[in-house]
Amino acid sequence: MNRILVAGAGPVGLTAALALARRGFAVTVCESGDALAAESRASTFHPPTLEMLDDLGVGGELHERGLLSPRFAYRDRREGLIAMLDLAVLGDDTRFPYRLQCEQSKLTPILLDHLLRYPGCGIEFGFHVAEVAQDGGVTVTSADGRTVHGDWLIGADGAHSSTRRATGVTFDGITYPERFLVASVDEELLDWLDDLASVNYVFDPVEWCVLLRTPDHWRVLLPTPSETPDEQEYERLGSRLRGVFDPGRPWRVAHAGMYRVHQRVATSFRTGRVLLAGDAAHVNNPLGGLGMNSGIHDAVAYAAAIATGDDAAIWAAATDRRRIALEYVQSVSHQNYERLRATDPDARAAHLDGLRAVAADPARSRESLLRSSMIASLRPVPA
Ligand SMILES: O=C(O)CCc1cccc(O)c1
Repeated sequence: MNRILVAGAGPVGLTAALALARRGFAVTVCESGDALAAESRASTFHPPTLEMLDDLGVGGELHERGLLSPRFAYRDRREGLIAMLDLAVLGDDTRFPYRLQCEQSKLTPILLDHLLRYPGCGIEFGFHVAEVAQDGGVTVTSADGRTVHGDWLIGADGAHSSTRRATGVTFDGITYPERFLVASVDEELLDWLDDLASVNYVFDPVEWCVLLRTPDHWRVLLPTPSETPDEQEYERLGSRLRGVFDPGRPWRVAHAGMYRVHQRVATSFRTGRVLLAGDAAHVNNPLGGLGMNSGIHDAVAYAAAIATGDDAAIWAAATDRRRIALEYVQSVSHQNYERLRATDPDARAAHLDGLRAVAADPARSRESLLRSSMIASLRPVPA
């Protein structure tokens, strides 16, 4: 039995592992943590990702844990609701015409549980990738001296990927000037505004934001200056949240975190018998929910290519996934960011009018949703 190594037990690594296990490969997953990560940034599953996970046999369990969200909204802080887009118009394009809101940390235990049902498949926790040697196959050595050997290594070990570093691949791109502060709140925002969708992009030239619902919490994303002390930002969070809506009492914040946001793509997704996937290969801002989804698409494409045993097919998959990262994921996520924060009044007004027109026309809605749902990044779509 051929063995494939996967670095990283996040949603991307475990999807790759399960897709390979189902194709008859033995798989060893090397995870640096002592358990699956509980923290969760990504929380939206787009239709093609739901198709892929369903094909892997985990769609039912994921749906049990998530919120079906057929609609998402564009709002303006001053003008209120601008446009509500309904993925139901994609009914002929996908068997899942909605987003599923669900924290990624709810998916990973399901994937691992399925993986461990396959003979020869397992996970090594506490395995920090220290060395990657290519010797016909790939031998990976951990910081504490363990070694594993396989035919291929898929590096899905995150933005700070040890696999990427070990193969010497550079990670070019930019860092945004502001940090993103995400507050999870113990409030039911629908008690205050009943025209909210599960995901709401709120335009504002001074302080744009995103309001999104997960099974556990509503989350509020606020752009935050780069250099201010963290304590100062957490102290003023309450007043910033009241600026979003004022319920006449303090918001209850369950937890909050701040992070820097990058747009970067690895110079190559393949080095010899090592493939990079997910955040190890490309990172982008979270606007549009493209990061985890495109990583899962990488994983499924790599598993299919490895199963062919054809080196040219594996090169083609790595090249194609890099093209999609550059031409689609980087470009759409950056455009989402620029539009939310646009300051020019004419450009803002034209964009909001454009969104109203799209929402009012089912054919234009479908065209726009084929792109934002990522379907158009993966397959040709009939007119
Ligand atoms: O656009 C989306 O669907 C996700 C946006 C987002 C923003 C901030 C945090 C987060 O978990 C998701």
